[in-house]
Amino acid sequence: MTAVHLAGVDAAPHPPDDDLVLDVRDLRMRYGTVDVLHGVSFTARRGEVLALLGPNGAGKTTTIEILEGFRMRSAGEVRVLGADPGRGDERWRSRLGVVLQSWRDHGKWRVRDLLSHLGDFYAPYSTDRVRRPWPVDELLATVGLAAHADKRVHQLSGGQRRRLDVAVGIVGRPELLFLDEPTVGFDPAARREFHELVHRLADLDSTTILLTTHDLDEAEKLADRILLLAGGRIIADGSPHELARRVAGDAEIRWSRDGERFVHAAADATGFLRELFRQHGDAVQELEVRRASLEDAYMALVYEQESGARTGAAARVWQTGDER
Ligand SMILES: Nc1ncnc2c1ncn2[C@@H]1O[C@H](COP(=O)(O)OP(=O)(O)OP(=O)(O)O)[C@@H](O)[C@H]1O
Repeated sequence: MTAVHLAGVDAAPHPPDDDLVLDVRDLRMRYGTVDVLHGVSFTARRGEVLALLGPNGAGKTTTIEILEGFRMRSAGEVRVLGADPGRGDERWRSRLGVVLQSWRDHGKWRVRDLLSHLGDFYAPYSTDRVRRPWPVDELLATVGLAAHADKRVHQLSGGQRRRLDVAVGIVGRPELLFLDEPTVGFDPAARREFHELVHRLADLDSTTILLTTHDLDEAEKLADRILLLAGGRIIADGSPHELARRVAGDAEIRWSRDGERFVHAAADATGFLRELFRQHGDAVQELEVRRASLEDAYMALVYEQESGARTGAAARVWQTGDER
């Protein structure tokens, strides 16, 4: 494979070690005789939000389960909060939060009691810097479940259930949070509140978050960095904006003039518009400028990887420098 490194990547300073929350190098996974991960490498720093994207069966859940310490890898170097997840102890585990795709136990528990009970496990791991667990009433309010605190878990709606999943994942105030398709079943208001919660955890508590989603709009809103997994490798690593810009550079410009509609693709949209207004001024109406979206980038990169896999051509790897 040919890796295309963008200018400045190699010159970027290496972050100090205690900022390096995830360090994954050449991770490989084989189920029986089938290789699923062929050498996955990436890092994440304190407070970063990463979205792991990729087609069904790409290996996202496998990767996350290895990082969580739930699945043993076949090969590769993996450090999670400084430890090998295959050998993580209880103290290490107390620093992680996990929200799985579905969680169907504890139906008879009342919401408040369950969170209080689970929170107790984290109390011995409280430190001066990170007070554990999260006080239950504060946590209930944070995830929008205060009005349902005394309900039994099986009485909750699907979306309320998912909020409880999130509360269970963060009750120990994790330094690293794994979210597997976190907003499936959320209504638009709950989704927006959840996005605010993710930003709050990352910005105020410096929580590092690795999430999987098939919702590209959500990935674009939440993630500092997108990791695109396809064909068992990370084929793109960069900010949503950077990936979209690199993959499909031209903007699409639409307008109407004297009742006629026009469409034009331009690499330099600003220059094109300046010229358009200079020539036609007030006659330009219904103007729209559409930039390539993350979805365009996703489709182009996955298509390129899949057609490369069919023809045996080398795939490109897009990797951008830290833009924050
Ligand atoms: N326990 C297992 N034994 C054998 N093969 C497995 C096992 N778990 C997953 N696989 C296979 O590994 C590949 C990656 O699966 P994984 O669940 O990690 O993908 P994913 O990217 O999370 O997919 P999705 O988007 O559909 O959730 C798939 O081909 C799957 O069939």
